Amino acid sequence: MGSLPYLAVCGQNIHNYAQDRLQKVSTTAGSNGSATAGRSNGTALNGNGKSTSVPSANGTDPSSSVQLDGSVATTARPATLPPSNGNRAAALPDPPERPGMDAVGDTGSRVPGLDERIMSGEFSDVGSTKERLSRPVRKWLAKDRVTFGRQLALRLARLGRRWQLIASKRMPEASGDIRQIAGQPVFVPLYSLAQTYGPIFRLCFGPKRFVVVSDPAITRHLLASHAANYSKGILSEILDFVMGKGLIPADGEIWQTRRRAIVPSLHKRYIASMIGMFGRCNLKGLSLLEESAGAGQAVEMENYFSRLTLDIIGKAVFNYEFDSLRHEDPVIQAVYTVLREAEYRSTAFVPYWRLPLASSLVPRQQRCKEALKTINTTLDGLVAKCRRLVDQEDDEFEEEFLSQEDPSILHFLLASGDQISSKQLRDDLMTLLIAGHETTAAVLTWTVYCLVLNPQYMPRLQEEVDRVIGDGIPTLENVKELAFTTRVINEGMRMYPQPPVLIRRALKDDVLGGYEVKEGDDIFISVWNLHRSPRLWHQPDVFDPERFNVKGPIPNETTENYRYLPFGGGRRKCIGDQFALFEAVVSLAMLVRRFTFSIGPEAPPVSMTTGATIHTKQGLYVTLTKRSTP
Ligand code: HEM
Repeated sequence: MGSLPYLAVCGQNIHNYAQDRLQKVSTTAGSNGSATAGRSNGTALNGNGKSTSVPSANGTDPSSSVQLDGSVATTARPATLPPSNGNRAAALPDPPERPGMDAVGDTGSRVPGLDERIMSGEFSDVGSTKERLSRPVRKWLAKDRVTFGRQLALRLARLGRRWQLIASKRMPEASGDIRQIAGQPVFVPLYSLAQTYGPIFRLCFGPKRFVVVSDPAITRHLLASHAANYSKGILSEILDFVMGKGLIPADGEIWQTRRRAIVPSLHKRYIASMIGMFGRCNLKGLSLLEESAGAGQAVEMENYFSRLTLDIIGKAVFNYEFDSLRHEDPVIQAVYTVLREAEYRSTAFVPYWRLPLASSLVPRQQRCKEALKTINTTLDGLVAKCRRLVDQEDDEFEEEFLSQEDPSILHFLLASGDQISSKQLRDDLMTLLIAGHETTAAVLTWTVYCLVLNPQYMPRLQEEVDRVIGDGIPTLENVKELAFTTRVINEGMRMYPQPPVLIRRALKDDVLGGYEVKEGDDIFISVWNLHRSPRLWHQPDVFDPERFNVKGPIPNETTENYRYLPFGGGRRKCIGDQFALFEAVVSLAMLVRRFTFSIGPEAPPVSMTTGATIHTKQGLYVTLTKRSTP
């Protein structure tokens, strides 16, 4: 769907294609006028109509003056709000720092500038260079009155056409100075570039070259039908220090063996028992939020969700009580140090940490080494404790094995007799911890942000939650009944996919969208572009949970033909998709049961910054108002 027009450009002159795309983009922009109008009259906060105001596909916040009713996105932090977290719920520990991460401005003055420059062709390398260079000579010869000169000009014109034809079969190429795209989340310029260069193009900045894919059919090829031809590439290199040969970075036989061992641990009984745990963790968090609401304090929701999901994943993976919602300790600090380092490495252009002695001489590398030591010691302790438990119990291991005392994934793996080294087990546990933590936190954060800006969906959401779960802790059956709540999360994941870009490397030569890729080529699949493509979605920048049929199946890459892939696709698809979706649905449901939310005029503007997932630049400060529920 939508891929055919994309693929049809393969043999077409890229200049024409770029022009064509530009026209289409501007037409689409025009047709979106009503949404823009809706935003500009400030209806989003009043709940009238389906207007929205989320950071747009080019990463700017087009409705910044409107999304927060003219005050938030454009207002600098007022003097009354301390520069740190003075307005945050007192009970919540400070959010972790994000050193060294790139940010995009909310008003985005830099970004439109970049858009214009991209469209002006500044970064372009299209058409034939030989043709371009020979053009003045040809023109000069054509003016010649002597037949010989004109014949030569004709020959050159014919040659020029051949050169152009050959050039048109080369993958479109965007090139330039790496500094042009530094300083903003990588998926932001990729969106603008895709508008110009199409669904597949090569991005060349300095020595770095990537193929950028924004097309459903090519994505299916990469993730599903030809997945064996592609590895995780740079991702394995970046994540090696923390995940080693864990499931996310691993490839080949190790990946296959570990996936086979771990997937069965997330069975139906396990998921059902986790839902109860999600509810209990949420109750703890909600009591803190009630304190803040009572005191009239705004709550930084990204920090809140990050801690909530850390508590949940700690229990789920190795039965560890982080209790990060209530307190700070060295293990929690260590987890965040390592997470931030992984994000920092994924966005840094120079891998200086590979230099000899970097881990001893560079302070942040020293901190990271220390943090890893703390985490490894904790994990070793948890593994030893769990082993003792397994040795003592005489439960028969069966397909849906679940210990009542410790229903964690670690327990399942040890009880299954899985013979692995302690290093591999640590890699697996760290991978699950990281994979399952900030992804879910980011989904919840951005979904709440979308709801704040689109309160017209709150009555339907709250009616469903009131009817299905009331004040209780949801069960698996309840969660399945929360169809609209699920669509709200589905739409939140469309607008803010986590991660926004998937990374692959070609293990052998292949043909993608009609163009050759060579062994070793690095590939970025821009999920952000797919989810926000005006070719694939009606009003892609509008938050509209009703775009997915509430009575239909839960949307995923298969039902949506690879234009929507919140959990990836093919053999490397997320193994925690069900876990995560239920966790997000339970958390959102329990939150909206108790509160309505808004963003006060004194809150800092909401804008994006990225590492592995999309973060807010200055937090998401939300004022919670307690509901008087039936
Ligand atoms: C809303 C939350 C989550 C989102 C949006 C998400 C998203 C994703 C995506 C897009 C991938 C595919 C990456 C790729 O193809 O390169 C992935 C892989 C993975 N996810 Fe998740 N995930 C979430 C939660 C979880 C949870 C809770 C767990 C564990 C309990 C988990 C474990 C994994 C693992 C182990 C992989 C690697 C699978 C493989 O390569 O075989 N994820 N996730």
